[in-house]
Amino acid sequence: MGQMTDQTPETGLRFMKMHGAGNDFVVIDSRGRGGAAMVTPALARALGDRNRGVGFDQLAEIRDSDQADFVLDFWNNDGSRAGACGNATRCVSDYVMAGAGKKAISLVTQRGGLAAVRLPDGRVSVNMGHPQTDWAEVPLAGAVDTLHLPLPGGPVAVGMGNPHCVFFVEDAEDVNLPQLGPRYEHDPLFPERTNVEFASLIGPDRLRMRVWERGAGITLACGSGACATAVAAHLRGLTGRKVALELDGGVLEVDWREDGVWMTGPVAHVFDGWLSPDYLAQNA
Ligand SMILES: N[C@H](CCC[C@H](N)C(=O)O)C(=O)O
Repeated sequence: MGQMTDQTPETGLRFMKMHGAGNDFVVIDSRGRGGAAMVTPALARALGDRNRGVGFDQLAEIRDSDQADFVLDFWNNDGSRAGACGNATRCVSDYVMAGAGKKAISLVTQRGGLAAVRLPDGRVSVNMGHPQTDWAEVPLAGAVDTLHLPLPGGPVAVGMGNPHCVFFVEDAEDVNLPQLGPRYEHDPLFPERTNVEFASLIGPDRLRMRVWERGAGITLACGSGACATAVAAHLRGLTGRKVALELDGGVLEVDWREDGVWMTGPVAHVFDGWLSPDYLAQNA
């Protein structure tokens, strides 16, 4: 399907529902408006409500770019902005590539320029850029060793354009995620809050990972979290640079190459819908 045209709050907005390994998104295509955005924090919060809105883990808005094929912005379902979202990047790249008849594409996020490619098997890979391992970049509240944070269990802090706190545990299935996730999301060590991952080694270069996302809670998969966990596992000497991660919603593959951290997985475009002018006016 091509680009969505005539998108205005006055005439109503078309949206797409997509998911990558069960990490689900509402996507609004705002191209053709000279780079102007239409999503507001109030609209993101309203749409993110699974009872009164559409429901999603993240909302992604596509905008025009003069440096790349498109700009992509991310919102969590609590209305906060996310600097990175690997799975939405893969899903949206697939849609833009299909519309443009391309197999490779460039985009700009808050993090900077990224690249994505479609593989012959239909999966999409994105280069999420270089990991951030300096405390100030993650960011953390002070100068601590990011490989062994001063928290119970000594987790690893890694930035992928958004903050991650990765715990290596004996068995990720045993972790009380609803309790520990919010506890570390709001730990004062992370001034911008953090995404929280629990991972265990289940085979050579194979990890089981469960995630609590900043601003979204438990999700079935988190692409940037898979990247951060693979980087942390390699830095801790647990794995090589190429790792498969089993998440609740499927398997993501991460390859930490010279040019950045590549993340590969499935994409799905489920349905399209339309937001009425009345709904948009009520939630502007
Ligand atoms: N699900 C996303 C990550 C969202 C991150 C967001 N929860 C935040 O950083 O606030 C992914 O595939 O990378």
